[in-house]
Amino acid sequence: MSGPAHDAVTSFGERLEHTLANRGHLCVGIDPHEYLLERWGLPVSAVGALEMGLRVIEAMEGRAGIVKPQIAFYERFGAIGYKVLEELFEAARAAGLLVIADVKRGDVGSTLEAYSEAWLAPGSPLEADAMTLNPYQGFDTLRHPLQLAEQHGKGVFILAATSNPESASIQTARRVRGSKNGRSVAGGIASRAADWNRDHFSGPIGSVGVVLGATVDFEFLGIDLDELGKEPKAPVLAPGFGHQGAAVADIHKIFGTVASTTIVNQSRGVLSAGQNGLADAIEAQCALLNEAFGK
Ligand SMILES: O=c1ccn([C@@H]2O[C@H](COP(=O)(O)O)[C@@H](O)[C@H]2O)c(=O)[nH]1
Repeated sequence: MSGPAHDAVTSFGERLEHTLANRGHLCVGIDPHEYLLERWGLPVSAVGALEMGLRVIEAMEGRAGIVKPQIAFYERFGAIGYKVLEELFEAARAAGLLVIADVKRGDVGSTLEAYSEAWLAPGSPLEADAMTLNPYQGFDTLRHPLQLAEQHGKGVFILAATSNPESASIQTARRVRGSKNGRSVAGGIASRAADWNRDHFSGPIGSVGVVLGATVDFEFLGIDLDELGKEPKAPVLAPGFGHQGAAVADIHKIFGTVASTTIVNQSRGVLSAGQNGLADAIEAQCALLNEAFGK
């Protein structure tokens, strides 16, 4: 037997590198909260949530290249919610956007396998470019989605130090066993992601990312940004800007060595501008980021 196990694919890290360089660091979150649908004059229904998503994709044209639909806001409408998500993903793909499905899935490995097939397998009705994963049943439960990502040029973002204030009670706990003994739970997870990138990817950016909230004190949470910043660098999905209080202009101060691979998420911060103000709100965030990166 000879030859590669699968055809060479462009990795998510490579695609992300291209997007960051050409379309910037902004990721627009599609979070159709009830009050936002009302403010936008849309029905509080799957149709309203679809309409908001399509308007966001339209407003991103020529401005931003990464979109993060928050699946919870579609799931609450049941089957029709999933149907409109499929439509939304198709529209995002047609617009050339990288789609991060914010699903935060985690389970025993054999079940997580099925979840990851739903969001990452080519040809799946809900195929995205990347998905968010919850590692709190053990990092090794993530093996299948990580392998799937590598095989099909997909990405994953693993919750490490999340933006919500309640996170510290669990994520600062110290590990007493294993190779990351003595590290915080959050730090151990981030470190495993860095190891995975080093062992499985080459080039400037890996395909295994971490979620690090922009509101977080990384030293307190035990996150070693320099470890994540070694090539192949870990992509960082960073919620916490805008509505949750962090300022986009502080990206370098907050993320240091990984600022260059940080995806800056803004959901309510831009959606609250309403349908008519959305494009300007996105533009304003892009301008702040361009200034921060000296572009
Ligand atoms: O640690 C985390 C992980 C994910 N999120 C998600 O990001 C957006 C943030 O929305 P804003 O309106 O910009 O606050 C939302 O979908 C969260 O579920 C997070 O906030 N923190």
